[in-house]
Amino acid sequence: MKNLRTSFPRNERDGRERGIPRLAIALQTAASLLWIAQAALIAIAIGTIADDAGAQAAAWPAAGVFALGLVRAALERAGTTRAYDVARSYLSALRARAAVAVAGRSPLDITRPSSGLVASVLTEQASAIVPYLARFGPLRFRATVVPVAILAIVFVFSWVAALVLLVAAPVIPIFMALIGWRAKAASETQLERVGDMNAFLLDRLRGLATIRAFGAVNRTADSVRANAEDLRISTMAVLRIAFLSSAVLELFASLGVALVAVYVGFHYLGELNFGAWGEKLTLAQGLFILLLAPAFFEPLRDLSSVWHDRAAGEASLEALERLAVPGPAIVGALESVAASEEGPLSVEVVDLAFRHAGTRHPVLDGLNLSIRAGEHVAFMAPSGSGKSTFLALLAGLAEPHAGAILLGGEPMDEANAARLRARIGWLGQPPHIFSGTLASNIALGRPALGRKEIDHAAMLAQIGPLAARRGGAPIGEGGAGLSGGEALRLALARAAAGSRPGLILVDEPTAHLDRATAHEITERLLALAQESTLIVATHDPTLAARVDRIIACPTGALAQVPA
Ligand SMILES: Nc1ncnc2c1ncn2[C@@H]1O[C@H](COP(=O)(O)OP(=O)(O)OP(=O)(O)O)[C@@H](O)[C@H]1O
Repeated sequence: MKNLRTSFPRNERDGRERGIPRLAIALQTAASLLWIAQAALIAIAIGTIADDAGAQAAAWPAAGVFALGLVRAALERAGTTRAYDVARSYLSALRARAAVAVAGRSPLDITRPSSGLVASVLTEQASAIVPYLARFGPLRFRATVVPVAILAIVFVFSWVAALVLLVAAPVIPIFMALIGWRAKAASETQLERVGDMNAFLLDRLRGLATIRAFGAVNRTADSVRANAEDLRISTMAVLRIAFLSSAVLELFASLGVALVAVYVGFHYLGELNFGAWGEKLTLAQGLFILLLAPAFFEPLRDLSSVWHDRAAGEASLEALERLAVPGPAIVGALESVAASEEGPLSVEVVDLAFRHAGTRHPVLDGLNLSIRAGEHVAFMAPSGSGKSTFLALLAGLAEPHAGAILLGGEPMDEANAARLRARIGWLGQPPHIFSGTLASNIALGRPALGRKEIDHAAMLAQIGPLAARRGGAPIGEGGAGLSGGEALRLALARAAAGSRPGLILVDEPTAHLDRATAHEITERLLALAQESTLIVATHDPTLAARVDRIIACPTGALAQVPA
């Protein structure tokens, strides 16, 4: 996780400005402005030919047009490449920040964003940000600078042509602002719907067996259909606005160019003998104005074509920024270190209090408790009394509201959490099995674990026969293809792999198992915990009878009861 740390700026405005590629803007604007010089040379070349000066006289302006074309292409290419580079690295930093914030959220925090939403925002929605930053920023600048430059030049030759452009131009930004405001709202709704749809689908796919078992397939299909229909409606709303904005801009741009052409045409016919500062426009001057008129509207039209990018991009940026807002976090969440010390850990709990986010009553209140290094204890208490919550607090998966936890005499705080957690073996309820092979589920990406360590852990947890039976066959998502007992053995192997844990925290390892399997898991667990401190939350008296001490936990406060 450490390598995901990023030097992303704290201030959002600074951050967004970093995402706008300034050099790219300058290069692309320069490329657009070069068209003015090219148009001038084209007009001069045609004017020269019309004046019967011969084709040779037009050779040097033609060569100039060609040379400028090459320079323009090079500037455009460099600007575009740079724009995408800057936008991509900005998105990477923002994505990393959001991923770090999400990864750091406490698993006990039920207000954290759903997995479907996170996946949707980090992948699908985030992909709208690069086109927005890379295209919209440069085009917006171009749309302010290039038309003004062209207007000033046209004004030098004809104030009427300049006036036509001046009147047509402001209508475009006004419409764009109106449409953009609607487009952003529509895009936000659409992205929200995409996230909801993903979260909904993921959740229902996970519970497919339950849905089938309870005959709720049709009802679920109806809900999926209703969700998809919502998404379709919001997508169509966004598209409607995008098409409308293009149509409006095309109309005004075409009208503007047509009016300039009409003026120049009638000026040559002698019908409109004004507007050229008392002179008559030459062929070259008229052509120059005619060539510049579409270029005057071009940046605005380009801007309108990415207007939809802006709406989607800003909405995605906001979604990603919301994801990056930190919430209730794991203690010392970002660090990932290898265990540097060995040996069992003592546990000291002093006046511990904890209340789940969004709830009124504390689950734990004023808990004091002492467990010797190497001691094996069982927590036995009614369901809902806070056993799992307590184990999570011991592992630093959430911050207590009051009191302290000391493992091996060291407080479980920001400074020590990562190091202490590296010495903890964790068997959750139920253990999470990832899709992949047995070996990859044991190693869990820990780089220090080689084939030998994995095989040794598999041997300790006695999953040899299982491994032989399955060979290299993959395990399905959520442990599909494994029995409950096999999944537990796999989780035991995970805890056994690598350096021996100083403290093993286990949540109801024998729940839902038949007696023989429960017995076998108990034996494996005790063998694994031989040189470790063991804390096991359980309702199983047979397992509890095998440990050194039982701690009873009445709801609301834990009371220590000697075995
Ligand atoms: N993430 C959470 N957010 C809010 N409340 C929670 C959360 N997790 C648990 N609770 C509540 O806290 C209380 C203690 O839950 P916990 O899972 O710690 O009990 P437990 O003793 O382990 O129960 P069981 O034996 O059934 O596993 C319960 O009332 C539960 O509803």
